[in-house]
Amino acid sequence: MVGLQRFSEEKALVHEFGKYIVEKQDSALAGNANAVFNIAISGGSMNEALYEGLVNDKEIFPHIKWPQWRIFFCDERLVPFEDLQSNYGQFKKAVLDPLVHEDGQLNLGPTVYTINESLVGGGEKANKKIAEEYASLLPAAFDLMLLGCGDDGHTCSLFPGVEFNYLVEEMSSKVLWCHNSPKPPKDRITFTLAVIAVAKNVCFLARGPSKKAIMHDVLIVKNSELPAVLVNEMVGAKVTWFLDDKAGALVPKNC
Ligand SMILES: O=C1O[C@H](COP(=O)(O)O)[C@@H](O)[C@H](O)[C@H]1O
Repeated sequence: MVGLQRFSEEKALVHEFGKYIVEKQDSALAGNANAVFNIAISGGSMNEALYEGLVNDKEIFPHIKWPQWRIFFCDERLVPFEDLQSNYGQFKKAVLDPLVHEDGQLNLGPTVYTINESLVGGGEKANKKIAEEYASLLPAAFDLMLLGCGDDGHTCSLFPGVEFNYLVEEMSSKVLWCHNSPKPPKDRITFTLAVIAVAKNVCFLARGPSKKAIMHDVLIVKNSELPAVLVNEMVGAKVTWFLDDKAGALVPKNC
């Protein structure tokens, strides 16, 4: 049974989201200055929530032990980092750049693992190499994975539909090249369900009215053709959903 946290106020949602992340950080680090917090983040709407919940929240910010964070991307678009479609580029702009001089002091930031940008645009062989190289960087299991859910039920770059079974059904490789994303750009890399299945904690974030219908399909209908539902089924009690009331309008509050 997945966990569900619903909020009518956006500020409350991002604050509790930040508290949840600090809790998972603290249990991973357990007060050990030499421990690391392996976290995988998604792109899109996640970036604003990370900025609001971690960097801009003055109650949460002091508790983040950034130098012990090891940040990876659950999926990445195969574009240069300067491209507005780059998940790393969006994260750098939304979180890393504001973090560096937060509170008027230089902050030692997290270690961020990106794809090998020099291979971008190199064609099929290069795209497969990007996926293989990224897979070789991953920890055995993430302490926390922060996932989004598209309005089609995709998560990471795992999309619904038989044409994406080569991604969704993969359970041996950790990272694959997605060559036919229905959401541009078409070329991406994505974690597979094999990585999500062994994560210690998984957290979905879905906000706004555009997610109303898909949240009903995922949390009420539980349509197993949707990758987000497969994550719920695979990871179960280790999954927590953060929803605002707009996204959860068709999901009973006591669900
Ligand atoms: O294309 C992508 O979409 C999903 C969902 O994004 P959202 O803005 O609807 O939350 C995102 O999680 C993924 O990282 C991204 O590549």
